Amino acid sequence: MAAEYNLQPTALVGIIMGSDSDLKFMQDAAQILKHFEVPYELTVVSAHRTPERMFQYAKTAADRGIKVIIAGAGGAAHLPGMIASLTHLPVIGVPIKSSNSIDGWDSVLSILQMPNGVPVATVALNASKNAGLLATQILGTGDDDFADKYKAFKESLKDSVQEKINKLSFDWNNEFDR
Ligand SMILES: Nc1c(C(=O)O)ncn1[C@@H]1O[C@H](COP(=O)(O)O)[C@@H](O)[C@H]1O
Repeated sequence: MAAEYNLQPTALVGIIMGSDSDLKFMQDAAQILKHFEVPYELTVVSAHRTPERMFQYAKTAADRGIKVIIAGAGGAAHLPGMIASLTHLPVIGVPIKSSNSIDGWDSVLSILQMPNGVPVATVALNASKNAGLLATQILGTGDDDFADKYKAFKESLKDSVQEKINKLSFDWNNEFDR
């Protein structure tokens, strides 16, 4: 299957999406995983258009070494939930605001409102970077190297806010009448 579907034998995270048109939103997940040196694979799988491929992907992912699946889809976004129904691996869903969407609410609700027993960890609309971060955090529970890299990232967030505060061009405390 790996060669047929252009999958990566060493991948720990599988990033899948319903269409190649989702890539512009999903590439942030790949970029953040690359930043943390988390091996990943990236491919198109659609519950609607390629149901057999979806079934095979979900059923073989764990045996191939995948630990977390990030699934992005727009519109009637059934992909993340269907993948979650077929595997015991944690699935992170990324709702995509596709071109003919109802402001993105269609995909948000399709991914968020899963029935009891089949959770999908849903991030914000188009927020695939957060999906990559969450996948790294999950991997970090069993791997100190990933945990340390994520901790360093969190520190850098704090530092960047502090830097902005230091650069404020006026004194907020004296700017407004209280
Ligand atoms: N939601 C799904 C699924 C699925 O859930 O199986 N397969 C494709 N799609 C979504 O259809 C939108 C439009 O796709 P096209 O741009 O290919 O027409 C994409 O956002 C895709 O994720």
